[in-house]
Amino acid sequence: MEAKEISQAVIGRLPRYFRYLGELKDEGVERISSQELSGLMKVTASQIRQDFNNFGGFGQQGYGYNVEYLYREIGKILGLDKQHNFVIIGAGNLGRALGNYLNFERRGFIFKGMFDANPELVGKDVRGVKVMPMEQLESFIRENDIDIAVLTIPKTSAVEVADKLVANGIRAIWNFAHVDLNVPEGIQVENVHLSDSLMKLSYNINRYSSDIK
Ligand SMILES: NC(=O)c1ccc[n+]([C@@H]2O[C@H](COP(=O)([O-])OP(=O)(O)OC[C@H]3O[C@@H](n4cnc5c(N)ncnc54)[C@H](O)[C@@H]3O)[C@@H](O)[C@H]2O)c1
Repeated sequence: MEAKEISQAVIGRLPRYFRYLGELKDEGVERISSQELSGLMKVTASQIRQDFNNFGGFGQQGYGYNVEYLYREIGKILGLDKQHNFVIIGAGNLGRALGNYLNFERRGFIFKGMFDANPELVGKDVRGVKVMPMEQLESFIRENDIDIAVLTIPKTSAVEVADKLVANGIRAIWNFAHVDLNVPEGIQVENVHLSDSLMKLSYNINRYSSDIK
């Protein structure tokens, strides 16, 4: 259902609902009320109902939501019912760690290729995928139905590489390089800065210590 524009704040909360519902489904829970979900997730029941109402409410009737149905529908909204092929550019520490993370496949994200500018890394194996030289990037993307590129290279080359990716049909970039990418409309960029999360933690440590003084 895509009739109206859904706020990014709501979209940002969907993966967490999806995760909790997946766990409930695996535990064999068939139905759950918004109050119970609220207790589990520490989100108010009204927030949950408001979020779900953006998508027509997911047919809550009688006692709560059907867990399996809700899990499947939220998965569809997140596009997880489709396969997304991705490549990783930059076979350093971070790129290899992401390539080695098996769970992405469970969600339909398929690790297809890895590229690096350092000739010494070419041919190295990361979970069955061989590192390829950058010269092969463009043809590989075009020939292997790649829609997501993961950028784990230094910021100095990220902009140039992103331009090349876009020119060859990449639809989305998961950007770990510490630089803002300027991409045409219609290309999705998700910036990830692990240190932002750590700084939030640091803020909260400070706030908590000043509260108990
Ligand atoms: N956003 C985050 O949360 C986060 C966290 C850690 C690291 N980083 C950033 O991600 C990048 C990778 O980190 P790392 O620890 O894996 O570094 P790393 O040095 O281990 O790996 C970087 C790799 O990129 C390759 N590379 C450099 N320029 C390239 C180019 N133009 N094309 C293709 N490959 C190229 C290098 O050969 C190297 O193998 C760094 O720039 C770092 O600042 C971001």
